[in-house]
Amino acid sequence: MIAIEQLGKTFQTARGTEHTAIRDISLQVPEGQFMSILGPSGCGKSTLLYIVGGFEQATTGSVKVDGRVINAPGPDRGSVFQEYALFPWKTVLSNVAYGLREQGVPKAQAEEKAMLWLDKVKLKDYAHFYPRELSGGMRQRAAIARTLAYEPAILLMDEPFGALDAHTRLKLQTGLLGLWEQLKNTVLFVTHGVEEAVYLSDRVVVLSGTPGTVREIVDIDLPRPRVRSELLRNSRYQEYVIHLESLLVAEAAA
Ligand SMILES: Nc1ncnc2c1ncn2[C@@H]1O[C@H](COP(=O)(O)OP(=O)(O)OP(=O)(O)O)[C@@H](O)[C@H]1O
Repeated sequence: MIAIEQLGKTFQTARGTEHTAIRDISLQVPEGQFMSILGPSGCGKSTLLYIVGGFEQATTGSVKVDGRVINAPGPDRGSVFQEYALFPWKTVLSNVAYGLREQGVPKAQAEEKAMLWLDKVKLKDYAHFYPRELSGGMRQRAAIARTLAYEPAILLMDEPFGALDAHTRLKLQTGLLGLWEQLKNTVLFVTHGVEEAVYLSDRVVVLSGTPGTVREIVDIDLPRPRVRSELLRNSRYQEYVIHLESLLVAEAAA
């Protein structure tokens, strides 16, 4: 369980001024929950995620994972960001094995497990390719496989599909959901996509303003496993999408 308590972050800017990115954010994310974070550009979504990842330090408040205060990255938290973050000089297989190797898994075993994950993200035939030889969607699948391969209890995703075309994005959303339904890790997923958030999540948090604060938390009470073609005909799904869109429109007008 992730407990975010009265979290605030004020940056010292390069101009010598202070900039408060988020203020007084409190959230509880139960184990195994898929939570998305929506909000206007600049409201602090990435900042929040980076603090949970241990890449940034909070100015006020705290983040606890199972009661332990987080202030550094750890193997319990895996991240996938928009930039695919693959090592260009390593093959896809070595990239995916990398996270495991970092945890002391011997090379042969790490590569065996990496192959299993490449199979799960349908990249087995590309194991010996370099990242530059893959499409954007394939690189992002490789990045997801690299993170999931060491089975982090918590998965932090910052607009992981933001740079992809609509068709690839839909395919990767479905793929991610399939993997998550097997792993059931706790996910914090930052997105600008309302439909993406509703399709994937158990709960959606809408942040508002600058500094970012919690505007509303919406529980997504839709059955799983989720089948997109069925959801599109589900009136509750439509209502969630309209409600969240209208919150974002109100934010944009504020
Ligand atoms: N290192 C930094 N130094 C100073 N200000 C920063 C720093 N990182 C982020 N900020 C500021 O904090 C605010 C929140 O940024 P953040 O990237 O968290 O927003 P976001 O909601 O993820 O935005 P977007 O949706 O556009 O990606 C912004 O005003 C940004 O300028």
